[in-house]
Amino acid sequence: MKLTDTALFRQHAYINGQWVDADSGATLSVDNPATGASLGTVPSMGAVETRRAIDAASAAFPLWAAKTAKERANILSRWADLITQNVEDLAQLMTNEQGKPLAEARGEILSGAAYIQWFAEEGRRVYGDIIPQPRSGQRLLVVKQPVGVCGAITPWNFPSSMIARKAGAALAVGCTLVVKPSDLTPFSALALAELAERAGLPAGVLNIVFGDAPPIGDELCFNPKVKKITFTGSTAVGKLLLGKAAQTVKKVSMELGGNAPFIVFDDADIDAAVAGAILSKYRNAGQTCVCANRVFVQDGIYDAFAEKFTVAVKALKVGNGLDAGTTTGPLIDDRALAKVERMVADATDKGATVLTGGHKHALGGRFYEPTVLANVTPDMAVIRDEIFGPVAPLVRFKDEAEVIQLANDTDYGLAAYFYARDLGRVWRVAEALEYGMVAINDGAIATEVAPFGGVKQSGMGREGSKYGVDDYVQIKFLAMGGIGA
Ligand SMILES: NC(=O)C1=CN([C@@H]2O[C@H](COP(=O)(O)OP(=O)(O)OC[C@H]3O[C@@H](n4cnc5c(N)ncnc54)[C@H](O)[C@@H]3O)[C@@H](O)[C@H]2O)C=CC1
Ligand SMILES: O=C(O)[C@H](O)CS(=O)(=O)O
Repeated sequence: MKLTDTALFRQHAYINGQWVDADSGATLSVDNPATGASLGTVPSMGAVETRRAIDAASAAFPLWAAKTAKERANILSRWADLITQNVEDLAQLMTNEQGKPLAEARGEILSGAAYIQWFAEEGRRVYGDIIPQPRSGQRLLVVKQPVGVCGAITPWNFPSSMIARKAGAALAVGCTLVVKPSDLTPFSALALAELAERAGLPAGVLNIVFGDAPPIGDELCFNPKVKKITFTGSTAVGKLLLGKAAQTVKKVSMELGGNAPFIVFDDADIDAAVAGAILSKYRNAGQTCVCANRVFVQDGIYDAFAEKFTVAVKALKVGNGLDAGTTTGPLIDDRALAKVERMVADATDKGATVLTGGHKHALGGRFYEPTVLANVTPDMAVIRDEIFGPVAPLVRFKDEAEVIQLANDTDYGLAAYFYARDLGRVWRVAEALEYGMVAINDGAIATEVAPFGGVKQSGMGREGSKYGVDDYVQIKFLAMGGIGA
């Protein structure tokens, strides 16, 4: 890896301000999904080391919570600045371990820094309330306090910004944190910790462990010192964690899977819709929770859209994310590639036609061809399940009522997209879609200033925006009597 600052490449866990190995000395090997080459190792830890990290976070909590919001904001702002200043090295690390094109990696790093900066500022505005008293002689107040030690479990598809989003909100309001990043992409997380330390974050406030996910997850969920679990990942694992966190009635935030509809109505600007669909579907090789999963196109423009969209998909350039011009990197691992192959085979076996792609890419390894499927029907896995790969199923629809029914016919409810110009339709459809986020005439949805999160089995809680701090504070009611007047 070509890093200007080689100290950003850390291969230890981070507990109580120390860079440490697993007690057993065991390690996990991390590879580059584009080449299969080994990049390095991280410690393979378990419950004991996780408990140690929780103890450190618990010991650090009173001092961190007692700092003024401005003192915490100053440290977080320095952290965001350092992340921004080191964007090139951090992007190199990310592309090497995750595979996404460098331009996307840079975008993710800057997005993470923006979330941290946002929460640094927002942490200073965690206001309480004074409630008019129903009886004389009383004063009724509401204050907001940090929940305490938080456990964060994060995925490989956004190895930096998913941590930044959680850490920004948690640390800004005075919580401390134990993070278990994905073992597939640990180095981005460790570089963040290195920069947090340089920014002046006290020991124990942020801790990072790696290893066997179930025992680490169990320790985070069952340990009574942990007051909150925040998770981004699959709905299946989210449900497991919800069940476990319930044993000690912890606060939870869950950012789970999606099955985003991308709807193009007859009155849409077709070129804009094609550009939006490319962005929404193929970013990160289709491995985002807000990726368009089902593309619904109205009868009148279906053929024109399908033709233009297919031309645009054929223009995507598959390759190593480090190479200039690459738009589509590899899938994260062999399991992910096998899942995409299985889903495309299921669709074609049931009658879908391939407009482009449909196979492993000639580059071999974990590369898959950007794919467009037509004649797709609701019984196919590509319609029911999260694809998490560069495959766009096209579905023809007749009218608004039909497409709203189709779009909502899923257990998921994270992001939805639609293109239309009729103002009445825009309002009707926006209100009818059962999703936490709806993008209208736009293929991108995430920003630190707006609430990110889902409904139904896509989760609960919001990240970013003024609402994002609510997930990391408790509301306390102070009822004061005996005032006299
Ligand atoms: N919402 C999103 O952004 C994501 C959705 N997914 C979906 O999940 C599918 C499978 O991807 P995976 O990497 O297997 O996701 P996953 O949900 O298994 O992994 C996410 C995180 O959870 C951890 N984890 C896994 N099992 C755990 C357990 N029993 N206890 C505690 N932590 C645990 C993993 O180590 C990782 O840090 C993808 O194809 C995609 O459909 C995956 C990653 C992110
Ligand atoms: O997959 C996710 O968690 C999000 O899509 C990442 S982003 O869209 O907010 O960048």
